[in-house]
Amino acid sequence: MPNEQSPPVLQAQGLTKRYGRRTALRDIDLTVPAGRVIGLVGPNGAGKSTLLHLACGLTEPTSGRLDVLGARPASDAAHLARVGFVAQDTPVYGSLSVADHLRLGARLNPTWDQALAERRIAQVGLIPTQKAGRLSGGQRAQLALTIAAATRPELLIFDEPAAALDPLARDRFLDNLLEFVTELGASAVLSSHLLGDVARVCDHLVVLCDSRVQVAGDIPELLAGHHRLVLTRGELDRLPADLDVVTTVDQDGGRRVDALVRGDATALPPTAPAGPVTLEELVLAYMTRATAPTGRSRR
Ligand SMILES: Nc1ncnc2c1ncn2[C@@H]1O[C@H](COP(=O)(O)OP(=O)(O)OP(=O)(O)O)[C@@H](O)[C@H]1O
Repeated sequence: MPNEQSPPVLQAQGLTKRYGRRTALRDIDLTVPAGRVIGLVGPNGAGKSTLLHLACGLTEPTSGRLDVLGARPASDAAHLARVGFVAQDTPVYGSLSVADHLRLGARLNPTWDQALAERRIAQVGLIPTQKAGRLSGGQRAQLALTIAAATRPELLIFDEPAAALDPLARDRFLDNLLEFVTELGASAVLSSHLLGDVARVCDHLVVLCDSRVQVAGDIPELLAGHHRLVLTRGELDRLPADLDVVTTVDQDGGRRVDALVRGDATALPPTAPAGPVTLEELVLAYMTRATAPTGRSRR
């Protein structure tokens, strides 16, 4: 179980990854404490898979560093065993049966928990003799999740695990994911475009956009620290400097603006009606700001 002294699950300093001339991650500083279910969100090509692949040791930084659970990713066999990874397309061996996958897992992983694997396979209704190549997308995802969890990792990493699943299968998958995280006392990172899923299972958010982290933190604190205001242009211009205006949308033909701002609620102008911010509004605001350079302006 992680505690206050546990090292961060992810700690990046100046982390940069380039593929040839393309920069996937640019000078990222990030600290994610242990014991969280982290939602990694951002548009296509933002660098999410790249960050997850770096965290698993599947690729190396171009510069800067990334520590996972306090050490370099996949630095040795012991560290490898502390991290479980479920890739985007939940790959399985098509010609092997479900039971073969568990046998293989047992042979390859010193920390393998066969009882956990068999129990979960039964719970999700997978038939041990069935060939993995004949499983539906949802069943394949459940098998991949079971294998990752049965290694009893401290960190489970999922790259868009539920994207191809129907709403019911996705719901079940996310329930199982949370059960595993609780049972193992693990942390989890989950990249997803489905903000409803993130709101449902995650308690920490990282928004990646334009190869950079735009905002990161525990979701309750992030939501409490952002506000929607309806202001006149003059009021917008007079907002205290310590309020960060993330985005503005014109209302009433430009006479008023709907602004999403970050800062202490005590700094908000008393005249401006303020409202709470949803996770979706927060994510979209940071994505909008990152992709529209004028979004940073108060004008
Ligand atoms: N192996 C590679 N070779 C060259 N470029 C790559 C490679 N992998 C990723 N990229 C590029 O790096 C950038 C980030 O890609 P990445 O797959 O990390 O984004 P993503 O946020 O996971 O996207 P998506 O949501 O579409 O899965 C993109 O511009 C992509 O084209």
